[in-house]
Amino acid sequence: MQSTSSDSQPDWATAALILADGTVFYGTGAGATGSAVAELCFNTAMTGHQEILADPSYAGQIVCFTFPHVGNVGANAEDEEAASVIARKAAVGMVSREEITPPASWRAETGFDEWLAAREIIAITGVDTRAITRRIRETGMPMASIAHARDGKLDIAALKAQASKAPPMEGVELASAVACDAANDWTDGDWGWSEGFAKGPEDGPLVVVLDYGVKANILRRLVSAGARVQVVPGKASKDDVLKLNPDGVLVSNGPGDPAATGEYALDTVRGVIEAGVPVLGICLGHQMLALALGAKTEKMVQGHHGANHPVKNIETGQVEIVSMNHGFAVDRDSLPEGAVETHVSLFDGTNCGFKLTDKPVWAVQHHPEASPGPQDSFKVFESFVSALKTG
Ligand SMILES: NC(=O)CC[C@H](N)C(=O)O
Repeated sequence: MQSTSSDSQPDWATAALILADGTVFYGTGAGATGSAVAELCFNTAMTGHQEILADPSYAGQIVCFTFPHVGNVGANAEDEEAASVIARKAAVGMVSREEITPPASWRAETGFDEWLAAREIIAITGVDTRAITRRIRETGMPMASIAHARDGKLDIAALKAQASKAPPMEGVELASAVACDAANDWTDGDWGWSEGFAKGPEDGPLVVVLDYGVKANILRRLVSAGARVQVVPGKASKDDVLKLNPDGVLVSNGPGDPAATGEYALDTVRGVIEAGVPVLGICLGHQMLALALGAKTEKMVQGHHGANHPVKNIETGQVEIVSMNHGFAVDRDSLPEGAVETHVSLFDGTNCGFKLTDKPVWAVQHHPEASPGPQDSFKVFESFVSALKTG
């Protein structure tokens, strides 16, 4: 049951999603109660919904899932994606077509509804997610308010006012709220069915990770590729990073506008590149490397959020099916001389990767660590770590 564009609240409704243009979707609440204002995007993944909502790159966003059944495998501690304990803030809201059912999976430790509540994610279910998705495809990702009240007392007028006044994502810095606040070592490797997480190597190249809200599976993949991993806050200075004597630096994913994050991060990123340390950037990290080299980023209309996006690897000619989560893109025409495009989205032709010809710098816009998603690009980590070993 759902209704749109209406001020009259049906008596069954315990939640509402209100777009900046005043459109109201009523539904049944789940997860946390209360209200929040954030950017609304859609994600097309059919599985891995816990990992998506736990990805700190979704801070400041409400995720509308196009797949109707969300949460029927429950939630478990091993599928957390926020690497930092203080980064337990990721997506602020969730929208789904069907109501959440009790969990039906041997891996479930809690129901999805309970997990959403524990993570302070406000959810609305029973909504026409196809109508929302079509609207985002036509007019872009709107700011929206989402509210859930068990007694159904929703102040629609106030929620409308909040949505219409909310500043857009452009210019918003969110990474510092989800990054770690002190350096820490990471030792977990890949997860296996019966073994759980593998343990990292005692020796091997040291990769220092500049944390803007890093996903745990990026760290696990580095460890499994043979690296020792130390995570430092994204606000670390160039000297803080270089004094650790890294063999490589990874610039992480993260939420918000890369240009706004770059205001404090670019000196460090530039300093590391200039010092000749091999660098890999992922998603926000890819955007930040581009900005550090003098290129530009721009806001996309609908962004890329899913687990089955085709990306062409220009160097091999192969198509990789990848996980995606970004609302900003690097303007390829602004990339400087010496930067070569390595990957391109086959959905809309946007830049999905580049490398430098004169320095050991690589960057990908997609998420080679998956979680959730296919593993076609896992080799990005092996190539990076083996370049450190031989470099
Ligand atoms: N996953 C990410 O790192 C997202 C990067 C950036 N916040 C964007 O939306 O484009």
